[in-house]
Amino acid sequence: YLKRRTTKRPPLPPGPPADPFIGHLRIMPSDQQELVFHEWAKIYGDVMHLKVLGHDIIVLDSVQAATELLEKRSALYSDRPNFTVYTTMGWDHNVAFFPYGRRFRKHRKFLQSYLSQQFTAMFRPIQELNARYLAKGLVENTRDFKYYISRYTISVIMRIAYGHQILSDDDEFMPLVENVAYAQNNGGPPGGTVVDYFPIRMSISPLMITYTHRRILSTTLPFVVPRDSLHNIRSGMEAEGTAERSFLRTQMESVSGKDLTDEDIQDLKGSAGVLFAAGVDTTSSSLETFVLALLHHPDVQKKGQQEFDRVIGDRLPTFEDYDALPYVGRVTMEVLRGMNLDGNVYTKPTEFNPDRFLRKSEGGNEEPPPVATFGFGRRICPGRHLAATNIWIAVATIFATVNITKAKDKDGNEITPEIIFESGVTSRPKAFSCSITPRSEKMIRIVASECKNLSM
Ligand code: HEM
Repeated sequence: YLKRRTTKRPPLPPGPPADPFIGHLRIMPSDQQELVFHEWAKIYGDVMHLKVLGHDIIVLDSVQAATELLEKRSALYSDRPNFTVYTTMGWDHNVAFFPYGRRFRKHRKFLQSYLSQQFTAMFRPIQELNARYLAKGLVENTRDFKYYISRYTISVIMRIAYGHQILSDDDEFMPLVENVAYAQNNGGPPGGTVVDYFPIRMSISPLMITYTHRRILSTTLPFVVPRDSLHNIRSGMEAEGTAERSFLRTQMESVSGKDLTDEDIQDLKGSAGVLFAAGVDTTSSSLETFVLALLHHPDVQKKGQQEFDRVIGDRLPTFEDYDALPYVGRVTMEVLRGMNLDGNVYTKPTEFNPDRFLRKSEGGNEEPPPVATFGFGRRICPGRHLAATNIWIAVATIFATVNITKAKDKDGNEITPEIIFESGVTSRPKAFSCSITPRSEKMIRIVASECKNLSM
């Protein structure tokens, strides 16, 4: 007891000056949080301490610091804080928001086995099919490009998670994307919403959420297993093998014949729902970032197109072309840099330069592939293999099929979009416009012939 009394708590890391009692509440950024933290880190170091209403917050601003704590000491640092806004919306029965513990480990196990690198390779035909829908949509170009990107990412996830292929623009699940994306982009970054610092049961929290996030509360939640996929799966399970294998089907088979407890039902819904919530918006915002980067770096588009013309030319790309399209691989890596803006690791870190990863003998900087994009340690993104290949086939398809250029205003002047990102659990570029045209008559014919049996 005496020893404990006399042992001093080690000092907390430095941080900006705080107010009495409320700490850093007044200066806690709710917008562009990562940029503000990055500026503060230049003064206080890459491990910073903030305090808000009695809650200690440690901000890590370098891959090195994150690896030390979240990777090497992951047994200590794999918990989650309160996500009051998301809990109030009913999003809490899923692995992404579970505190570190029994249910977290249970859900991780389901997801890791289904989304392992080896298992993910089986989804390639689904990704290629939906990349063709993407090509067809972009070449026909009757809607905003963001619609086709969303349709692509939602279609891949709906099929892999629930065995449901989107075959029509009127598919009833399409509007879910907009709602989920709205909640994710506007629910505030973790710890950036004042209600995160109040206990969830305090009546003040829901009241404050209603005040600040009125529209979010009215969105439809994704944690409802799609009705027709449940029907398909059930009838498929009865008629042995007629329904396609999906994550949901695998989960349902694992509990078949058992009396389902409330926890079993929450597990089924939460683990299936998280694939949608974590897999759709992250991937489509990465692809929007890719389009934004092309508008600022037309040379990248030119190199990607030249590689396609040289290596393939007269058909659409597939995963068989993976090794033959190394530039597409480098562009995918560059799209996925994030915390990876560390100037000690990457030269000119805010520049979009896919050749930074090349060997010095090939004209590059030999910089390492991004490691922070998908998180660290026991919380590392279980969907990372699927995500990277989803982006790869979409990037290869876009290089092959269309030219992306700046949109023009009514006077014919080019509009250069600003590089600004929204703040939320996921972060997508602020809305921007661009012009998309087929690369050539020949490409229109290729897309028409390869996509002639597609329904949309
Ligand atoms: C470009 C696309 C993606 C990016 C950048 C991304 C990034 C991340 C990051 C940074 C985390 C948090 C890791 C941490 O807390 O340390 C995460 C968690 C997660 N991601 Fe992804 N992700 C992407 C796509 C996907 C896909 C396609 C899926 C599944 C279909 C997925 C499923 C999940 C899940 C379930 C979690 C929660 C893991 C946990 O808390 O233990 N993600 N992701």
